[in-house]
Amino acid sequence: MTRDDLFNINAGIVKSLVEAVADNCPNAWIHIISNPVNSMVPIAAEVLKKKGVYDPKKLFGVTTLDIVRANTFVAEKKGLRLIEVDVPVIGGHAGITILPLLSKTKPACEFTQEEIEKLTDRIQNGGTEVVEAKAGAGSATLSMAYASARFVESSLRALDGDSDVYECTYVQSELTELPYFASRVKLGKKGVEGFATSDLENLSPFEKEGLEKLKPELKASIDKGIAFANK
Ligand SMILES: NC(=O)C1=CN([C@@H]2O[C@H](COP(=O)(O)OP(=O)(O)OC[C@H]3O[C@@H](n4cnc5c(N)ncnc54)[C@H](O)[C@@H]3O)[C@@H](O)[C@H]2O)C=CC1
Ligand SMILES: O=C([O-])CC(=O)C(=O)O
Repeated sequence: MTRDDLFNINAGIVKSLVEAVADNCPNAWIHIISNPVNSMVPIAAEVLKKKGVYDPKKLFGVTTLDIVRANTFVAEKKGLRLIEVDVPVIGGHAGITILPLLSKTKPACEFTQEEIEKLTDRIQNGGTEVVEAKAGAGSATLSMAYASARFVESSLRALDGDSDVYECTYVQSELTELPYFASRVKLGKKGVEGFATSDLENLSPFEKEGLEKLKPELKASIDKGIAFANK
């Protein structure tokens, strides 16, 4: 089962849960982790718009697991301490829409083209690898729990006034022509306070190509979500 196969099951669940949030706690920060995240966030946004309570700064698709995977695989490959590694991952949360920016890895690392291609593929397909290995018994349960705990903790730190909270997340965005896009954002008391726009500058040719390739797929997932919410 792919993330898209889950659309029909999860779209209705997300819609009704977000309706309940809109009615009962309209100022809540909403973290959507259910797949396909690329479509579920647009569905949630449409529901919130209809209810007149949409605040794009407070609606997040949780893509943290892609960052966790990217950091882990790069640390393993380069013999680095995991805690020191930071790889931004942009786009969305499915297959080629997951675009790790290995050229922006901190600490700065040199990768061969073969390493870049293999690491990118592993990061893009890590979720599918686990889903297939579990053969119908669910997804990457523990790593998803870890990733969501990290994103929730970052959100709580931001709400608490910490001024140095940055996470990659799938949100309403003007960084590209797509209305929703995952990138590194600054979180503050009111939600998204800014975008790390420099992450999209000076991309490698491989990353630029990956960005152009992901756009039609991500756009189709966004349009599917919007159409579902408005039917
Ligand atoms: N964004 C991410 O990084 C990741 C997202 N996921 C997604 O997270 C979701 C959950 O994955 P798993 O825990 O592996 O699935 P699972 O099938 O093990 O658990 C789903 C749970 O949802 C409950 N549920 C079903 N209908 C419900 C409803 N109407 N209201 C409330 N709860 C309901 C079920 O009882 C079950 O406990 C899936 O959509 C999966 O694709 C999974 C891994 C990573
Ligand atoms: O691939 C899946 O369906 C589960 C998922 O989102 C992940 O592990 O990243």
